[in-house]
Amino acid sequence: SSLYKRKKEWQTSDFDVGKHLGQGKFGNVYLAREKHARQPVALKILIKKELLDAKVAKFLKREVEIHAHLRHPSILRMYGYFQDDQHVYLVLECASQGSLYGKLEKRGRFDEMTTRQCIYQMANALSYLHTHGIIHRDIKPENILVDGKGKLKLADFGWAVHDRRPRRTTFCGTLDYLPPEMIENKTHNAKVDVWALGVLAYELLVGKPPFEHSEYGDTYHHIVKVKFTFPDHVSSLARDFISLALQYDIRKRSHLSDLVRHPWLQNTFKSVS
Ligand SMILES: Cc1cc(Cn2cc(-c3c(Cl)cnc4nc(-c5cn(C)nc5C)[nH]c34)cn2)no1
Repeated sequence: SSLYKRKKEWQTSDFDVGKHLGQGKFGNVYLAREKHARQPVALKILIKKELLDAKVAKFLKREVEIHAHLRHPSILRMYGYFQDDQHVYLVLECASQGSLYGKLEKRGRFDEMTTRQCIYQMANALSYLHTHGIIHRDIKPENILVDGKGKLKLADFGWAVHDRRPRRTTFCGTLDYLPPEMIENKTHNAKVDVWALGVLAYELLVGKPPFEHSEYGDTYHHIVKVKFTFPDHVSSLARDFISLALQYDIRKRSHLSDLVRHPWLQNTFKSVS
């Protein structure tokens, strides 16, 4: 039977747990096999005590509720979740080729065709999220996984929120993907994901994000001034696409629906080799 048709609540004895896949803030991810469906999954095991001590249990609850209902070919599937007294277990789709971050690190940078395929898939995933009133807010190569067929899967909805009203939330972690309105702590909306898509396109093509500097203050300054340059090898269509996403003024920043129709993204063939 498949993972979809199960009736009862899962428990740890339903899984054979295998190799360690990754380490995160509040736990680990393991390759596992669900005994009845015999299908490989990624089992994210989070430590309740750490979640409670860090007061992030409500974030996790929101992440799970948002993620469990999403169905899109470019969004990592969450098949379900369960808990025991020490842990919360998220049963996730396993992306057998690991993260886009790992692939980018190995290759240095991607050619334009590969980058266009990646951005096309992520633009569609974001379009789906925005249509459902969700902003992801944490698009970056570390949160994008690659399945066995080279298709991208957007993962980690830890920072996703329902985009009901303009939001003010402080962020910790790298600035590289944050738009001016978030680092200037102004209200923000779904256009933060458009900005991040522009940063992602740049990083895949160039091998590093457009505003990266060793000093936090320098990165901050370059983001709010939208100061970046393109290496010669970047095509004019790619420059046009990225410049439409990296607009300071959110009224001038393209809508996702316009970016998915941009000439740079037309007739891509949807898988990363
Ligand atoms: C806690 C915690 C850790 C992480 C980061 N993370 C995600 C994964 C992961 C998931 Cl959720 C799904 N499929 C994966 N496939 C891999 C993988 C495959 N190879 C060959 N190498 C890796 C790595 N990782 C997957 C692991 N860690 N988020 O929260």
